[in-house]
Amino acid sequence: MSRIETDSIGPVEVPDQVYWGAQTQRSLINFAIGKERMPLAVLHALALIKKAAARVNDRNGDLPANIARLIEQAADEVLAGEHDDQFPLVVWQTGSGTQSNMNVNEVIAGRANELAGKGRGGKDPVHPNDHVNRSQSSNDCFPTAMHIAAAQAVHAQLLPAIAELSSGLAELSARHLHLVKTGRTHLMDATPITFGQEVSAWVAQLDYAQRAIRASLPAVCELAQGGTAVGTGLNAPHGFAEAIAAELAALSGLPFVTAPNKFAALAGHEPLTSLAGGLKTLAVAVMKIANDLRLLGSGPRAGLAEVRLPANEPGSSIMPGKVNPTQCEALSMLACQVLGNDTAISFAASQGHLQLNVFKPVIIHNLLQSIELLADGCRNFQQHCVAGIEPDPQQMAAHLERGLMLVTALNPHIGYDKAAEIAKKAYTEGTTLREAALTLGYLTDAQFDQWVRPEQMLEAGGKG
Ligand SMILES: O=C(O)C[C@H](O)C(=O)O
Repeated sequence: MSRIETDSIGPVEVPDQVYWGAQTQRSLINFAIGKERMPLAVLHALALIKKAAARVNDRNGDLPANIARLIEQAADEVLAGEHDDQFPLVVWQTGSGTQSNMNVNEVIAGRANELAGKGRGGKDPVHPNDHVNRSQSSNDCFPTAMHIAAAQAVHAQLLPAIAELSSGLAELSARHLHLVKTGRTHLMDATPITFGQEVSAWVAQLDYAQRAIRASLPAVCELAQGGTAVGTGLNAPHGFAEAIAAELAALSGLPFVTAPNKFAALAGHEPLTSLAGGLKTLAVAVMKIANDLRLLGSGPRAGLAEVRLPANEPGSSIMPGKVNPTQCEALSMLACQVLGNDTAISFAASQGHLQLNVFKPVIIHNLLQSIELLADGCRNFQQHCVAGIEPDPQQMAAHLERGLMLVTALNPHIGYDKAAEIAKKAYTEGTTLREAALTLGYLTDAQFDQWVRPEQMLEAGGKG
């Protein structure tokens, strides 16, 4: 069964059971590209905007009160997830997001008309453009929805997930603050470090990344709404921009304000680019953490084997008993995706032409994917990897014992050149540093004991 819906191009047949109208149906036909749907978070943010706009328009006398109430009721249903199947459009559509904006306008109008007893869809008594889209354009709605969806995802998903991973690592660091092991630079043996110190670097890297993400949020909380088509605000009343930002802040609990320059808010995407930069920084940090842990966990017999990662599942379909660092692999793969997304976002954001950036759907698709991957990735990594990490103190002690760079502690006593000679001799002859030092006659047994003390080489001022 189908019904006929119309738009300015003409009539279109739509399935009877759907709420959407002609423009959504046209988009489905004209953009059968890929499987990437417009993220639900953006569609819900658009519904929030429609609700806020209905309230402001009602207060201003720009919408009949009964129409505003119907819009609000239908928008609330969308926000409650009752109509998620009514948003079938893909990312690869108009660059302004007009078709997704119209999808939301049509679904809210279509449901509102049903609530009014007029049957599903249509334009009476609630019109998708004249009423639901009142005082708005896709050009200000869609970037506003992008900012709302991004800010909500960062606050609700990402920041708590970073905090979870960070506190897991901080606990690991605190538990092993004094566990001395070999430090490595250029992947080669270096002077000693404690496991706690090594892990503390990862905590600090995460902290830096979350600060970079937080720093971008005030600009993300500036909204384009009220700029309408080109930033001038045509067809929106005076004060609409400020009023709807306040309404959206009250509805969402996030500190949204109106953007100081609407021309830039439509034409450029620097705030989201800067958020993407924060996500990139986080991806860089988690990549380093995942890589370090897979190196430290390598083995178990022929690798570094200084930490044991949890054995969550059999690693191999052919090699019995093999366990792989699968959590590190998943985390580092998703970091690659985030780095790629950042490149796509940067390129898309740089492509604004005159009054409008028309790469908006690809920006928000990539940004929300990055936020989701990083949030899920951090939480998953904490729960299925970090929480079960056990260092191997024997293996760390054995590496330390055999390590040659303890010789660095002798620099202040016998000088770099003699210390280097000791290290080279020990390495080429396969002896200990002590044996080489005594053979060369550069120090006594007692002096070696006094000067080469790994536990005293762990902080500034320590010199054996
Ligand atoms: O959809 C709109 O409101 C405007 C459209 O993006 C346009 O500028 O042509």
